[in-house]
Amino acid sequence: MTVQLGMPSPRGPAGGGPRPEGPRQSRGGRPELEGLQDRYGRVATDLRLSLTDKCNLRCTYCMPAEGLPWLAKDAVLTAEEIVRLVRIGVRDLGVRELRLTGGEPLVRADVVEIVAALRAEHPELPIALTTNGVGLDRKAEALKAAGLTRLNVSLDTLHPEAFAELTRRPVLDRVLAGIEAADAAGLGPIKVNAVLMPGVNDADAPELLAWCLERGYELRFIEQMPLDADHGWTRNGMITAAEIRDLLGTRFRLTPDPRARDGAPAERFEVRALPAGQDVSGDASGGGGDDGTGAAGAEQAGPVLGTVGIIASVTEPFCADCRRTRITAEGKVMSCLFSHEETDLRPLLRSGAPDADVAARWQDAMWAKPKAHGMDHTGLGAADFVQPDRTMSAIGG
Ligand SMILES: Nc1nc2c(ncn2[C@@H]2O[C@H](COP(=O)(O)OP(=O)(O)OP(=O)(O)O)[C@@H](O)[C@H]2O)c(=O)[nH]1
Ligand SMILES: C[S@@+](CC[C@H](N)C(=O)[O-])C[C@H]1O[C@@H](n2cnc3c(N)ncnc32)[C@H](O)[C@@H]1O
Ligand code: SF4
Ligand code: SF4
Repeated sequence: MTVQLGMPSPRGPAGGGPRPEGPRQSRGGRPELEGLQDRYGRVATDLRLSLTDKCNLRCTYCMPAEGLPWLAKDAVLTAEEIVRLVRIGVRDLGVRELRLTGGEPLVRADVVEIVAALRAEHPELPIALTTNGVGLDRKAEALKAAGLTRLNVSLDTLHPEAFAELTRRPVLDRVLAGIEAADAAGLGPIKVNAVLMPGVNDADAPELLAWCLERGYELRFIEQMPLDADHGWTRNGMITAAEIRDLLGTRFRLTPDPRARDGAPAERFEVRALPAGQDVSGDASGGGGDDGTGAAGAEQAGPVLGTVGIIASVTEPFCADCRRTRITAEGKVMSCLFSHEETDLRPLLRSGAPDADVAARWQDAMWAKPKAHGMDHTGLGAADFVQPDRTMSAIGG
């Protein structure tokens, strides 16, 4: 059951703009805030905005085979509404980074126009897009010309049968063509996202890493989270970060990346080849002799080939440093991926309310952000964890 948060706020200054200086007043039980603060001292500066709930793939960990009932066309935010929300976020609320996601953002016909309009207003804003890569070969150059900064593409395996099993669509070639086109268009550094599913593509992990390293792409493995439509996720049935490090350790030596993590979901590792004779890829016994991340032996393992990231939302959560605020395709703020509360900004956007009211309601939503995993503690799969009604595709991953 989803709770709708947020009552219309008292009218702010007409036309929006920075909130006037003045005595700090309590508003609806929360203090007057600067930006998108929450009760736990975190400040959201990273906006993840969903362009659509629709998708042309049906990844088993995200969508059901039959798809979902899509939002009606007039329920989805228009390009103008999106541009206005980003304006409010950047100008008034401290947003410093934008990611366009979905659903599949490339299925939105005006995606290039949206990027161009955002870029025209925000010359310096990093604007990234996360895509499944289908159709990217035809859009990459236009996205670059419109001002997109960079791209993350999801690719779980290089094997056509496993790809078709995971995504329920036989379109691996199209995704590979999309990644190549994006790289050629200058949308790098390309990051590749992979979810490992036991018995389907987990054994492909070292091969996928080798493929990415050869091309200069940064691969990140994402622990599967309970955000699938089929509610098929189980804590014991998912591949953990530790298992991913072991899998990669059959072929590579991983050592912690010395660069600061800086609130990013991905923990990064530098990757080196194992010394000759230690490569046991395909052998589950593990080649590193440890958890695959030991610094010992790194110096004998040759030069750094690149980096790999592991996004361990389940077993090594990073909620304490969370800087993300999300807006769904129909204009609801979700303060956390696992929120049960949603704050609808669309009625304000469509009723002529000033920017300051929209900003205030967005702040209300973020003030109520749960501590972690939609609760007051971490624990995906814990007894008191309740999977949100929305799938990853409907939230905006
Ligand atoms: N639990 C959790 N997972 C997240 C969050 N943000 C991103 N992720 C996971 O990380 C995956 C990859 O996210 P991307 O869209 O590629 O972006 P990113 O890793 O945040 O961005 P960059 O590294 O800056 O490119 C998402 O699909 C989620 O599975 C978050 O706030 N909470
Ligand atoms: C929801 S998709 C949206 C963008 C685009 N359709 C794509 O697949 O890249 C964003 C990311 O969420 C990831 N994702 C989807 N469902 C997930 C789940 N249950 N657990 C972890 N990651 C998931 C996907 O692998 C993808 O990298
Ligand atoms: S992960 Fe992305 S590509 Fe796969 S079904 Fe979900 S939204 Fe679509
Ligand atoms: S689960 Fe929620 S609080 Fe934790 S990192 Fe993700 S969005 Fe942030």
